[in-house]
Amino acid sequence: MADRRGILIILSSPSGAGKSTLARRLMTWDPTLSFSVSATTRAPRPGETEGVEYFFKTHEEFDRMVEADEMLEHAKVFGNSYGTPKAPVEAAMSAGRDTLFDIDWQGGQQIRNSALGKDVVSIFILPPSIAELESRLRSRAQDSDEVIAGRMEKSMSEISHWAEYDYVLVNRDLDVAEAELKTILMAERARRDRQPGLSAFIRGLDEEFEAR
Ligand SMILES: Nc1ncnc2c1ncn2[C@@H]1O[C@H](COP(=O)(O)OP(=O)(O)OP(=O)(O)O)[C@@H](O)[C@H]1O
Ligand SMILES: Nc1nc2c(ncn2[C@@H]2O[C@H](COP(=O)(O)O)[C@@H](O)[C@H]2O)c(=O)[nH]1
Repeated sequence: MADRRGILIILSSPSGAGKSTLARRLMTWDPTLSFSVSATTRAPRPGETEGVEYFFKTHEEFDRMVEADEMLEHAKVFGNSYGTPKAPVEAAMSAGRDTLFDIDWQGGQQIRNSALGKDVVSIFILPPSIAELESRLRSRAQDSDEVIAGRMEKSMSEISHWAEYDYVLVNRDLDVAEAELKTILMAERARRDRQPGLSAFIRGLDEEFEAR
């Protein structure tokens, strides 16, 4: 058991705003971060690998995980089931590793309201415009027109949850958004480490003072 708990960093946004892209950049910047690989009943997209982007499950397998209480949270998103397997998150937490989640607002709410809620830092990512959101979904070239239309239709209702988050940032320029995310993470880590780190440091100052 580590002497500090990991932070749960939740990224949510309407589909296509850039969560996965930003999450990948953060993981490259800090490989000690643990990425929470979700389970889903969605079919794999070309290039997606089992256990990397997702654990791809049948509906029966997914329901079994839910019934066995193996999910930290789960929700129906755009007609498919998505959920966060609990065990890897608990393992990362007790090892003191910070975990990054790319999940929707329903999952964000469930984790915030769980026993782990006090360790959550949540960040909502907005697109610069609705037109740009659609253009990103189209240029990603991973989903059919029908799927894109369904996601666009839900975009404003997803965005309506922005105020539930600790931070909100606009992903206009990727480098700027990445820098903002890093700043948030560094500040939150400094806050988390303040207590144990500072007490020991101040004890040292006290000993030095007494020895004078
Ligand atoms: N700042 C940006 N400027 C231009 N394109 C971007 C920017 N951020 C992300 N993109 C592009 O937009 C597309 C959607 O990004 P991404 O897949 O990361 O979105 P997402 O929020 O994870 O979507 P989903 O919720 O569907 O998983 C990708 O093709 C990505 O390269
Ligand atoms: N509540 C959860 N939402 C999740 C999880 N994993 C992903 N997601 C969200 O689903 C949509 C669609 O993702 P896509 O990969 O099909 O484009 C997106 O908003 C994800 O953030 C999860 O475990 N729980």
